[in-house]
Amino acid sequence: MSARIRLGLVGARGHVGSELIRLLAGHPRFELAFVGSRERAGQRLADHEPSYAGELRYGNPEPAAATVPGADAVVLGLPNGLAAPYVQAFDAHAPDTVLLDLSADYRFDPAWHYGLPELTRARAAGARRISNPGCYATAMQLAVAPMLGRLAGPVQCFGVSGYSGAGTAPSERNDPEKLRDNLMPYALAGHVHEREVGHQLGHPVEFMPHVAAHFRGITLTANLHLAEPLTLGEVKRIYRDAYAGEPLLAVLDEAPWVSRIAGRNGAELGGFTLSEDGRRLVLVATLDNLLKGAATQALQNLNLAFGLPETMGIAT
Ligand SMILES: NC(=O)C1=CN([C@@H]2O[C@H](COP(=O)(O)OP(=O)(O)OC[C@H]3O[C@@H](n4cnc5c(N)ncnc54)[C@H](OP(=O)(O)O)[C@@H]3O)[C@@H](O)[C@H]2O)C=CC1
Ligand SMILES: CC(=O)N[C@@H](CCC(=O)OP(=O)(O)O)C(=O)O
Repeated sequence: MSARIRLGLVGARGHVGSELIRLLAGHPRFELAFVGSRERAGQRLADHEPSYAGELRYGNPEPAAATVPGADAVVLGLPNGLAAPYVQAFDAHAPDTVLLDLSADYRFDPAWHYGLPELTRARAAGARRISNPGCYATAMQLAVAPMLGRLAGPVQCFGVSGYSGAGTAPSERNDPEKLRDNLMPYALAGHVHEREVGHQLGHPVEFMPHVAAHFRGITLTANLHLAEPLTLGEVKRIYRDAYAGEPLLAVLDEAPWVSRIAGRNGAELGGFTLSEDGRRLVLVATLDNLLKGAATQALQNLNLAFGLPETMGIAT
């Protein structure tokens, strides 16, 4: 049997950390080396994560200490703005350890590999510092990328996220009471994902995020102005060709529903609609923010970093 690859997880109490632990439990090659949580330090991981069978306990690894347990890879699942001390510690004491950051902190750093495998896997080889794209940013890029070179002006994206997207720290955006019978707009211009997508695609997007009362899953409706008119048949062929053979991406005729993607590893694109003059295209993308928008994508990137098949341990 091949050697196990040891993985540490900082921020293991979070929604995404929890999903990653569940995915790793079914992975043939990775095993957990350590899990970090301040709130649960000392408690048994198995008491919180039913997918995990073992004796590991949560620790509270400070940045320098996180480099000591000899993990082959470490995932940072902390809120935005907290990764830098860990990155500095690994650069100084364990430069060859694979570091994967789930936050937005390194998504604009050219020294880091931006890991959206369906669009960037050609550049993944040898990456030791991997920035994992965010949930809306993944949906927007998958929706827009096949049309690059055919666009006239910025793309508008209307996004609706389940409230797990707002993490576990209590806020208006993850308060089920405030979200009941409600749709909550926020950051209507200048959201970090707007800049992230514009930066990665080299084409501007205008993003209007909302959060809704469901727990998980994103609906992203994109409005694209086209430089030359297209027919519906041409549009569908462009998307089907772009994503042919992608095990985690489905191109559908009908508009995808978020209720059908929740809990699944992939993304769906569909509902292609053209204006009468063929110059304005609207389409819908859905994905589970905690999976293809975070943990599943992280596992694709980790598989690639260790030369494993990209979807090893991921149900397609
Ligand atoms: N939720 C989502 O849909 C998505 C999230 N992401 C990104 O992934 C990362 C994790 O998200 P998510 O799991 O939702 O976040 P959570 O808020 O659910 O979890 C954050 C984790 O970080 C720890 N933590 C919180 N504050 C601090 C702090 N000040 N210092 C050290 N540790 C802290 C928490 O554990 P403890 O307090 O016990 O230490 C917890 O384990 C974030 O950067 C987020 O932006 C990306 C895509 C989608
Ligand atoms: C509903 C909600 O609040 N969603 C989060 C997105 C979560 C996410 O994708 O995290 P990153 O910031 O790491 O990309 C937000 O808009 O900031």
